[in-house]
Amino acid sequence: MGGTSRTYAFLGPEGTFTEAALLQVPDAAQAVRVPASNVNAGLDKVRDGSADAAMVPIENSVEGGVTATLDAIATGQELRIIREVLVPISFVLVARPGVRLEDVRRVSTHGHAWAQCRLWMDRNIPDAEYVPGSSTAASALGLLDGNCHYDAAICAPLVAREHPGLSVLAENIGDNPGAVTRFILVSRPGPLPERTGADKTTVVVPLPEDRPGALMEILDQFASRGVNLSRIESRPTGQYLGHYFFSIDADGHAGEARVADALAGLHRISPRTRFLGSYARADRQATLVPAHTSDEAFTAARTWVRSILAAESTAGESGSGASPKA
Ligand SMILES: O=C(O)C(=O)C[C@]1(C(=O)O)C=C[C@@H](O)C=C1
Repeated sequence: MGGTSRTYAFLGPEGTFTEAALLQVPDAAQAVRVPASNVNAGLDKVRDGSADAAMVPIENSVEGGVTATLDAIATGQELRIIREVLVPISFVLVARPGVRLEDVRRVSTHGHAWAQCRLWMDRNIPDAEYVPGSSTAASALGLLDGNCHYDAAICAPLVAREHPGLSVLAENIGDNPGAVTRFILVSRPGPLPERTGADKTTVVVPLPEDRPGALMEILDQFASRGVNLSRIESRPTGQYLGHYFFSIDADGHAGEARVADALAGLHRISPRTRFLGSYARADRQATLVPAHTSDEAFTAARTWVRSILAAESTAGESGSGASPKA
């Protein structure tokens, strides 16, 4: 972490959608940017202090959660999400110059990219075999290396533009033209980003197994305090079959009384609940707060309870307010 400039790790190499997400962070263009070959490696650079923060994908509007990220932040040394970034996704199919679409037998890309181009592949090169890649850019750049074992790659249009050794066989091959991927910037625990009125809070809640209805109890911590959820996913803990945790995004910031109260409730139900951060929403959509769950309503309610207890203790001291006999 040399000098004053920050060091950011990202799922690399250069040209990934993750790098495009990182470049949306205000100081990232001037910062040291370190590509990592997978999500875990990027997060490990933050954990061991060789990077200040890492940008990783968490969710795609077509393919859903990025399980490598959901699992990696749920376990190990604690990390915090400090920002989210949305990137519109469009794909091109690239090959070495001279290769035609009808020559393509094997196609490499990231698993999430392949899933988003499935229909196009079925319609245009139905017999093409999928070769998994660590990222879209890694697959595309692999074509420039003579030893690669595939004929084409699916990547971002920018990679094709920046490498004359790649020619575009087809553009806009994503099955869903409005596809968006959500990325998170993750750092070591520190002061929470400030409240903006349009925030999200992410938690990981292991499902207690000692009683029925535990999921209902978890959801009720949010519902009864007027806290809306924008994502909930179950993931196996990997310990044994049927053992799950829930990865949850809720509207609001831990600095808001109703969110703090919901977190306290989660901790009572599932003491190993992990707080992953409160941060500004990328879409800046303000959180709707029902009046009875506003900070003012919580303060008024607490003041009321305190006044009851204070009156009880004063009465007890003066001996005039003894409790009724059992
Ligand atoms: O391979 C990349 O370029 C990435 O940044 C990863 C990733 C993902 O994990 O979803 C990001 C955006 C696209 O949805 C496809 C792949």
